[in-house]
Amino acid sequence: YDYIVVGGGSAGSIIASRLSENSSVSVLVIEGGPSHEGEVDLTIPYVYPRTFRSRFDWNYTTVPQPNLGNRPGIYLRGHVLGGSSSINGMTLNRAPASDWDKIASYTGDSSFRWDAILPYIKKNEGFNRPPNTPEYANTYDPAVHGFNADKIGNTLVTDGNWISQPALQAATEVGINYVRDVNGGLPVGISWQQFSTKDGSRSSAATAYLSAGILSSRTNLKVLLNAFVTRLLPVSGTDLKFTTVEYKDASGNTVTVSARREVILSAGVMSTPIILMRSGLGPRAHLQANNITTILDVPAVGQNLQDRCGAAAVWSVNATDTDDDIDRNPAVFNRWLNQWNQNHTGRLTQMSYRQMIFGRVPNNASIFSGGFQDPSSGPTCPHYELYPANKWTSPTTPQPATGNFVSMNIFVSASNVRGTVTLDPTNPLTGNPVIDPKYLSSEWDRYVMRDAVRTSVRYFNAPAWKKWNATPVFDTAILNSDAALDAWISSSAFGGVHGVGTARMGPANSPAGQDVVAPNFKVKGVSGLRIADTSVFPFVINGHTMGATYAIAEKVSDLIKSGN
Ligand SMILES: Cc1cc2nc3c(=O)[nH]c(=O)nc-3n(C[C@H](O)[C@H](O)[C@H](O)COP(=O)(O)OP(=O)(O)OC[C@H]3O[C@@H](n4cnc5c(N)ncnc54)[C@H](O)[C@@H]3O)c2cc1C
Repeated sequence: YDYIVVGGGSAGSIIASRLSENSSVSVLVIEGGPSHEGEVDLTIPYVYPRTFRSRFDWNYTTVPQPNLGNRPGIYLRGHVLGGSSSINGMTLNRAPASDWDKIASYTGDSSFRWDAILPYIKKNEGFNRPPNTPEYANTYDPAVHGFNADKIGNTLVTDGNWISQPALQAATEVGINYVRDVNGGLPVGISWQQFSTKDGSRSSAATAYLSAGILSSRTNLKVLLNAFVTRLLPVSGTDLKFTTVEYKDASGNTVTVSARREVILSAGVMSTPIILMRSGLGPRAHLQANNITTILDVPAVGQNLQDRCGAAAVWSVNATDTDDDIDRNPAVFNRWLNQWNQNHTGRLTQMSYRQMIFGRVPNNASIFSGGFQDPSSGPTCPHYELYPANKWTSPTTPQPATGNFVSMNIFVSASNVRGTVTLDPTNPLTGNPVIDPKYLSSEWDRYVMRDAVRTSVRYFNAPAWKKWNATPVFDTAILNSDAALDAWISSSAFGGVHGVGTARMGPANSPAGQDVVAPNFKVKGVSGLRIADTSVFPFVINGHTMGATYAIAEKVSDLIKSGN
């Protein structure tokens, strides 16, 4: 093979598909999980949580998190073709423009600026216009979307559910501005949700880029499934040319395969650093402790993990049309399932969120006194994200058997915490990564979370919710002191799914070790190897990560195709 792509996930599927558009090059994808084809839990959008802790998930767990009541968290990652894009929540979101500009500034490469990255964002998008009715006037900006019908679908929420009216009105009442398009680069405010769906079904990197049709029509593209990559090997006699891949096939046999040109490592934020470390590319002391010979001391591998910690607060409402009964009453679920089976319409075509709010801690907040530097990418970058849901969403308290609810899902966005991913000392060669995101371990992250919870309470206290009698199901006395609020957060918060940074990109001339890859995605200090997945983002993405990952996958494909 000319190119071997390790991991057929969100980035890997796109890269393999794009490279194999040239029929004169051959491409192999080595994917640890099974195929996505024909799997109903990967197809019906609403049921996506069924994939958690299933054979489509790598079943990772974090180490106990002191600021989450010492609870370990599950860390979901897709173990299937399409990777996490095959099991995720489908919120299609890009990083704000200022995040891209910050990446450009950090790497010294202006081709990461928002204006330069937007064509790559559009390239993989098949935006589905909403109905041409007054309700959806001014709900999106066509100028920032791609309309490539064969690529990844992006669908605006369009079901007219009751919650949209109070959700939007309450925002106006508490001073949250309306944003026409969450994906226009300036997301702070309230906007309509966009989901990566198409014709009522999930649209993923696999459905769009490695569909059965594409795979059967390209003899130069091969996908190996259920093959677990253990490490990369340097070609002997070369200057650290890492073009050989070692994997265990479905029967457990160890096999090696080499690329004539390059290996592209796209195993995701947890596996990419682990594969590098097993290959002798990582922090020397850690490799030594795990009896792995260091080939290149790269201290940044597995460091700089940034993620977005979440929590959910719940209010009871007197509305009857919430999604609660879909989750707890099989008859209601089956009614919607029948509808979905008939024509792919109805409640199961999307999740329980219609709007999303990106917010900022006020400029005069006490945290900024004393010279504290705002870690966000600038004044138009969110510090936190909120999305109201028309059902009970708290994962830390069970859904009651009766009643109707709305919830606020709350995420710290512009985190300044950096965690780690390291080898399992009991089984460095095939064990799961040891994941320590260090959630809420900085005063800044805790401050943002408190501010976001208080904003949520203000929001559901707004007059728009009075008609629905929105009543918190938690004791609002927690708001009276930071200590009480921290205690509630500690017991309610949960880990994120938007990890980045474990093989981060840096300037072309920064030392190998400080950063792992150069702006052309090549691994510093070795040859024949690039990394392209969420692990390369140098900072947390202030939004959901899938869209940003798609954009860099398109960009790296172009770089490789043009010989750069
Ligand atoms: C449950 C969940 C919900 C999420 N919700 C959203 C959302 O709503 N919106 C959003 O934007 N983002 C969401 N995300 C995050 C987003 O999906 C990911 O950040 C992004 O898809 C990661 O892309 P990636 O290419 O880096 O990794 P992945 O897509 O995870 O791809 C990595 C691939 O490598 C394979 N692999 C890993 N290790 C090996 C190995 N050793 N050998 C062989 N193959 C291997 C995996 O099986 C996988 O296919 C969610 C993620 C999860 C898990």
